[in-house]
Amino acid sequence: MSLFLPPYAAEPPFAHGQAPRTGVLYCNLGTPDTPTTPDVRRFLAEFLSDPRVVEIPRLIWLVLLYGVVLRVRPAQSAAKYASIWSAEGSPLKVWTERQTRALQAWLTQRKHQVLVRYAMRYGSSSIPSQLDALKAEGATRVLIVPAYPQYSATTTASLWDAVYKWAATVRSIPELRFINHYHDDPHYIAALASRVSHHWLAHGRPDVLVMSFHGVPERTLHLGDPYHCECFKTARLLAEQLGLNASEFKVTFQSRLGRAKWLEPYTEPTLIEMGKAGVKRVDVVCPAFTSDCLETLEEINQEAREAFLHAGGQSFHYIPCLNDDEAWIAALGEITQQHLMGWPTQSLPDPQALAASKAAAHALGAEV
Ligand SMILES: C=CC1=C(C)c2cc3[nH]c(cc4nc(cc5[nH]c(cc1n2)c(C)c5CCC(=O)O)C(CCC(=O)O)=C4C)c(C)c3C=C
Ligand SMILES: [Fe+2]
Ligand SMILES: [Fe+2]
Repeated sequence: MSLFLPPYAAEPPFAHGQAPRTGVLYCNLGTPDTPTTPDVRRFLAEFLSDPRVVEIPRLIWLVLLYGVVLRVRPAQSAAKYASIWSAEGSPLKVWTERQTRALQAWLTQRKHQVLVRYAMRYGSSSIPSQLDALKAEGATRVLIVPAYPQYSATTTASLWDAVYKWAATVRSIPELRFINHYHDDPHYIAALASRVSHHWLAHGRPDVLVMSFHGVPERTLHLGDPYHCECFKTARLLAEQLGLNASEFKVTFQSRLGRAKWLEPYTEPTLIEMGKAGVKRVDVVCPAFTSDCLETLEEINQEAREAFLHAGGQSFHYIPCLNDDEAWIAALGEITQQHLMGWPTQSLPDPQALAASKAAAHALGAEV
């Protein structure tokens, strides 16, 4: 903060009589701009220096991050990104953009006058830039919708940090609302169940359905992070909806980083055990990810598949994430709509009528 200048950005002059506008900001993790080592390094540097993501003493971690991790990992991760990159770009970004457009259409169809945009916590389309853009479009209220169904301090709280940090620089702050989680929302569970049952209608059923959630360090569970419990609740509700008994599904945690203990059981070692134990077919679904991304398309559909088949398994089916599935867009719409309640998005005056009444008031010399 400057010692001489106030940290609050200048606002355009206040105008009387402006209709309140509502923004919906759908927030996801982020992704590198290109699958090249320099872009992946830039992305990982921002991501991994977030204290919400790596909770070890700052100085030790920064030395390790810049001295070791960012020298080795970017090239390895860039090769993995290149293997899943599409002609349109990073799958995570492509799906997030499509979900945003579809959510806008769903809400508009139900007569909500809202501006639906997306932002990424790390990398391009940053949260402050998108909040600035919404404000510039006239948003006086913003609902923040995370792309994460389960609350975790590593993801959800980090989004909130970025929003609060932005708000601390703004003079005229829009009204803000946050959705913490929707891990047990019936529409979200129904969308997951419909994704799985459609796969089974087309390809038959597996011996075991593996529900693989993104992992977090186990320590965070003991420190009170609800993520572990929310994953298990999602899994139980999904299994109930699919009519599975306890032997027909298994919850696992993937994407461990570093040497600390993370939530167990780990996905890949569990799949290897299953392959060795004679399980013939597994289907894997990743309910914590609403968009396909590196962690699902490469880690699960490539690496985990190979590990299971190598260990003796015969058939591995990866069930894609919710992406732009109609049932998911409807779920996202219902969840958003529920949290917009009390904001008059469906009863705003028609803009022409508003302009006419303003002109009439102006003619009378009144302030509206
Ligand atoms: C300490 C490290 C990490 C924690 C904790 C963590 C939690 C976490 N992450 C997601 C969702 C995603 N993570 C993705 C990539 C990714 N995650 C980590 C590390 C941690 N994640 C790294 C280093 C990476 C980068 C890729 C790599 O080098 O392996 C992604 C995919 C991004 C993409 O561009 O496709 C997602 C999505 C959740 C939900 C979560 C905790 C609940
Ligand atoms: Fe991650
Ligand atoms: Fe738990």
